[in-house]
Amino acid sequence: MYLCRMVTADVMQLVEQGKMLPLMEEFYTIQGEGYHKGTAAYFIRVGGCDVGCHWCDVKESWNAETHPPTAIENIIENANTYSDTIVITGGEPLTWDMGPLTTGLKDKKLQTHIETSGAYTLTGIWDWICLSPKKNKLPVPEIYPLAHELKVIVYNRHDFVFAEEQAQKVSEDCILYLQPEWSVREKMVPLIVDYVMQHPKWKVSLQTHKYLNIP
Ligand SMILES: C[S@@+](CC[C@H](N)C(=O)[O-])C[C@H]1O[C@@H](n2cnc3c(N)ncnc32)[C@H](O)[C@@H]1O
Ligand SMILES: Nc1nc2[nH]cc(C(=O)O)c2c(=O)[nH]1
Ligand code: SF4
Ligand SMILES: [Mg+2]
Repeated sequence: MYLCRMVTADVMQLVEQGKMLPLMEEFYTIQGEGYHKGTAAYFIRVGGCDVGCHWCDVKESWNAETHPPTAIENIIENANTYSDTIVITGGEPLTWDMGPLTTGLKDKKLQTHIETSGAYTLTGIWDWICLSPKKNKLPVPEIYPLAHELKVIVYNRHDFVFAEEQAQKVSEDCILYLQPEWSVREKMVPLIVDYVMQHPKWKVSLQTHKYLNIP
């Protein structure tokens, strides 16, 4: 495992500037969720998140100190060899300054997509923003009008109320998704199906990569 005591002051400064990022994993796969589902994309999973969703499917990402600070030049170079579409996820990518990474990806003419809770200031240059708001740490107000898709995770019935509140805040063009929380999908999918038929401004999003058994 990576050891935090090996991080020098220089590295910490580069991380603060967004020139190095705690990289958990990077992988080429098919975007499983939301508007771009079915599209091949290179995923960059950045460590660090303190939003604390109890059902989070990637809790190993939370502690940034367990993920090695990695130079963004290396991340960009790798990404460029795999795909034109790059998805930055985490963890919560907006924990960090996404400016340098996304500028580098745009210099290579790559499409930059983000998966975010919106809990922190929006940084970076984005072709696609997937906003997945969380009750325990709401998005910053500035991000709502910029979101291309709103993806609300449905864990219980109250999440339909939360979803409608959040939909009030995004732009008219923003595409609205309800996605079942994975562990309760058998219970929630029928409720989501009924809800979408009664409120057709919403669409269903499934974590299709989990059905396909791919990363
Ligand atoms: C792991 S999060 C990382 C990005 C960012 N922190 C966020 O929450 O948007 C990626 C996506 O997975 C969703 N997600 C996480 N755990 C889930 C679960 N158990 N079931 C369904 N979706 C989940 C999140 O809501 C988010 O849309
Ligand atoms: N295939 C695939 N699609 C995804 N869409 C969003 C993901 C994420 O964890 O952010 C994800 C993921 O982990 N895998
Ligand atoms: S905000 Fe995203 S990464 Fe953080 S705990 Fe929630 S789902 Fe997991
Ligand atoms: Mg995932």
